[in-house]
Amino acid sequence: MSENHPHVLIFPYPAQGHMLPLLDFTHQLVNNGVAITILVTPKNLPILDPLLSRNPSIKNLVLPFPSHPSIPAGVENVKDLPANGFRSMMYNLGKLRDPILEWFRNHPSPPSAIISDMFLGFTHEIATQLGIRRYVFSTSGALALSVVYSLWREMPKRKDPNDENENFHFPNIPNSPKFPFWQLSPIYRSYVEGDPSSEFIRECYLANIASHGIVFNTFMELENVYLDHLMKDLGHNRVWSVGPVLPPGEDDVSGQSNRGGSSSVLASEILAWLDKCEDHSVVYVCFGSQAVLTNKQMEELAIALDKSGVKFILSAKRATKGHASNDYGVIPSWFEEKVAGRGLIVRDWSPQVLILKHQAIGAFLTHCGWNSTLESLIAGVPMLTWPMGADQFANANLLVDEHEVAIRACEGAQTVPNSDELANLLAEAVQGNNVEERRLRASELRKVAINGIKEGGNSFKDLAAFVKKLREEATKIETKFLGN
Ligand SMILES: O=c1ccn([C@@H]2O[C@H](COP(=O)(O)OP(=O)(O)O[C@H]3O[C@H](CO)[C@@H](O)[C@H](O)[C@H]3O)[C@@H](O)[C@H]2O)c(=O)[nH]1
Repeated sequence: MSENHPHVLIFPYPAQGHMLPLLDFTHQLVNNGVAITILVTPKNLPILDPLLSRNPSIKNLVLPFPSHPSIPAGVENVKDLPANGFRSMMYNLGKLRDPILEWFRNHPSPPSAIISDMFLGFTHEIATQLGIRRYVFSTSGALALSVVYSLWREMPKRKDPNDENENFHFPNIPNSPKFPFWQLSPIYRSYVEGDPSSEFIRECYLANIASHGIVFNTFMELENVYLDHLMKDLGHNRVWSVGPVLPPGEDDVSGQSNRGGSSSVLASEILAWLDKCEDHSVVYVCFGSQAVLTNKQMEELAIALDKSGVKFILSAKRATKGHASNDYGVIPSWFEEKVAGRGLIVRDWSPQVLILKHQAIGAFLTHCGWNSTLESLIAGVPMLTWPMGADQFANANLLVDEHEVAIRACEGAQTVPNSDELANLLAEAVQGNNVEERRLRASELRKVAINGIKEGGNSFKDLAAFVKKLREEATKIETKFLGN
């Protein structure tokens, strides 16, 4: 550790939608002179390869994955678990507390701060014990996190425990958002008073609120009012928005083609196919790294894509080990042949960032995961929203109601869309009456986002201010250490 190169422990949560942005942010920290140790369990080590090959100075801390009765042996990342795997993974990783403390105590020059994912709130207590700071890295936006913080602090309950549609209001948050119960965070909805893992998760959220500061993958112009709200709510201004954090070398096709996974169709083939399409004519369809459509949903989506007549790329995950039945992830057998030439099907994983940046893409049918949202915005691509869970309903509202860069297509993880309606929306998204206006607004937000991360922009300045803060902390700790 030194004043110029503060040493920081980075601890990402093992899910693609969480690791990718924190690893991209880690790359930026290294570029700004921060020395990094990054904590993973063995099976997640290969995900670090692109980061480590670009930044050989980064050190790893590999700790054994603790066992858990509901996580199959050999699984260490929630991408291999169904959606409800998030809770068990959060609880399980809490068992790394003692090994982390031991590692710190035996390290000759230990980190002077911890930056960890918002799902790893227990690291706040570790930092407190060690006399250092813990910073939350929020992979969600500021609106979504404001709602989640409010929930865990206030613990509102339904008046009628069987009413899934009961509305929950958040009058203290700007624009007074409200959501029916079923759209609230599933982690919150599954809280059971007195249950050890529920109580652990609640403590983690309260520890997030108590942590020294938050780094957001968002940008000021997108969420200004919610960032201001959080600062008031937390009672301090240690809130930095540094996004959108982009993957390093984002234009390098070979480097990006395997970002987070490997694609069933080569990136170069996908781009060559897009090259033959007219500008803004293709709808890209993808629901992130976790969601797997039910067979019924997939069938209606396939019918809709067929009926719509639009060109498209469909990126569709198959069922994982954790799915108990065969009712997930199957594409109807007639589909591929019927749409040949007009649609491209990519199984399991697609090079999303590269696809979205192609000028042939005209719209993105998305579940509104926060990374997909930002990747679409930075590419200037308007969206069709189909939020399914987590923070996605709040994200969809932000895109549709506040920034008017998206139209609603469907809602809910189990909802089966009507194929006629969806076909019309798909066509409207690339050929409809208001498409130019939406595209204009999306391209304006794109400009703002890009200017924000350039020298002098708001996100650029927040990154510099955060690194300065890390340096000051490191100096204080060093001085204390020398003084003892
Ligand atoms: O075929 C694919 C699928 C995904 N991705 C990438 O994987 C990430 C997916 O992240 P996101 O869009 O945020 O979706 P999820 O994987 O569902 O992310 C989880 O984590 C996010 C961050 O907290 C939340 O906003 C989401 O609601 C939550 O489901 C993005 O970078 C995508 O580019 C690909 O590159 N190819």
